Amino acid sequence: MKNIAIMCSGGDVSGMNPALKHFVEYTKSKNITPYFIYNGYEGLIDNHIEEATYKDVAGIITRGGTKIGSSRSKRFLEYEYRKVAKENLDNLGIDSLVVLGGDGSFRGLHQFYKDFGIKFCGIPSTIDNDINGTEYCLGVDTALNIIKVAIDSIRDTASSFKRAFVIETMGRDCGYLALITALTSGAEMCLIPEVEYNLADYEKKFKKEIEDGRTYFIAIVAEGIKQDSSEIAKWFEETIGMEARVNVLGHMQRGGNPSIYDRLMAYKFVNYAVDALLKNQNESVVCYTKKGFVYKNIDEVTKPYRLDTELIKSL
Ligand SMILES: Nc1ncnc2c1ncn2[C@@H]1O[C@H](COP(=O)(O)OP(=O)(O)O)[C@@H](O)[C@H]1O
Ligand SMILES: O=P(O)(O)OC[C@H]1O[C@](O)(COP(=O)(O)O)[C@@H](O)[C@@H]1O
Repeated sequence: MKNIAIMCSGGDVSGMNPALKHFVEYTKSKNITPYFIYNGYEGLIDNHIEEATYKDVAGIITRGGTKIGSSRSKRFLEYEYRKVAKENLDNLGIDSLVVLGGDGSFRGLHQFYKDFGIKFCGIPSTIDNDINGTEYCLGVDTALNIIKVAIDSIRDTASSFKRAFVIETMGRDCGYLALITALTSGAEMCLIPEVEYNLADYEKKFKKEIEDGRTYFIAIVAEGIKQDSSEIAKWFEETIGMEARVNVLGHMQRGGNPSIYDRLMAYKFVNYAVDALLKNQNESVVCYTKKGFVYKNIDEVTKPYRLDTELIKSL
C-alpha cells in the first residue's frame, strides 16, 4: 500500500478544495492512503500531517480557499528545516507529494527532491496565471468571474453617476487578470506591467468620446504597474475633467465559490498528478497546453512567464 500526501503552498485559490476532495476519492480508489499536510511547508516542518478521510472533504467542493491551509515559509528555504520535514514524512512512510502551488513552491519541491529524493507532482495553482508552460492555472477562472461581476456592477454606478472608475486587479507582476477582464468587459483603458503606456496617448481619444456623448469610463489596471491607481484617477479628474473613483478589488479575487471550470480542472489535474506518482515520475508539473495535459519539468515551469503576444496586441 502506497502513501501519498497533498499540500497547498503560496497564495490560495478557489479550486483547491475541489482538488482535495477528488484527491481523497481518487487515491482511495487506487488503494493508496491519502494524507493531508496542513498549512503548506510550515505544516510539513511542524509535522502537521494527518491521514485524510472522506469526512474531511465532505461538503468542501463548494468552498473557496483551502480546508488544509496554505503558507509561505521562510524556514523551508533552510536545509535544516527541510531535513526535519523529510523525517516527518519518513515516520509516516510518505515518499511522494502532490502540491498545489506556484513556481516558488515548485522550486522548493525541486530542492527537497535534490536533498532527499522526495518525489512530487505539482499542480499549477495561482490566480495570477503566471506559470510558464501552462495555459491555465487552477483558480484563474473563478478569479476572472469575480472580477467580471465586480466590473459589471461598477459599470452600473459609473454610468448612473457620470464617473470614471479605476479598477485595480491582483496579479503581482503579471497583467493576465487585468488584460482578460478588460477585454471581456469592454473597458476603455487597460494598463498592465508588460506594456509601456503613456496616459497622454489616451487624452485626445477620451475627450473626443466625451464630446460625442460618452458619460463614463472604466479603466482596468493591474497591481504591478508602476503608478498607483489613485494617480490614474487623478489624471481622469485633472486631464479628462471627469470625477473619478478607485476600486482596489484585493483579496476578494482569491476566494468565492469555485466555478464549474475550476472544479473540472481540479478533478483532471489531480488525476494526472496522482498518475504521475504511480508511474514513478520523480519530479514533474502537470501543465494544461493547447495539446491537452502534459507533464513538464521544473526548469521549464520556473522560467519567466510571458503573456500571450496575441492577447497583448488586442490592447
Ligand atoms: N529555492 C527554494 N528552496 C526551498 N524552498 C523554496 C524555494 N523557493 C521557494 N520555496 C518555498 O516555496 C514557498 C512558496 O513560494 P512563493 O514564491 O511564495 O509562492 P508560489 O508558489 O505561489 O510562487 C516559499 O515560501 C518557500 O517556502
Ligand atoms: O496574500 P498576500 O500575501 O497579500 O499576497 C498577495 C499576492 O498574492 C496573489 O494573490 C497570488 O500570488 P501567488 O499565487 O503567486 O502566491 C497575488 O496576485 C498578489 O500580489
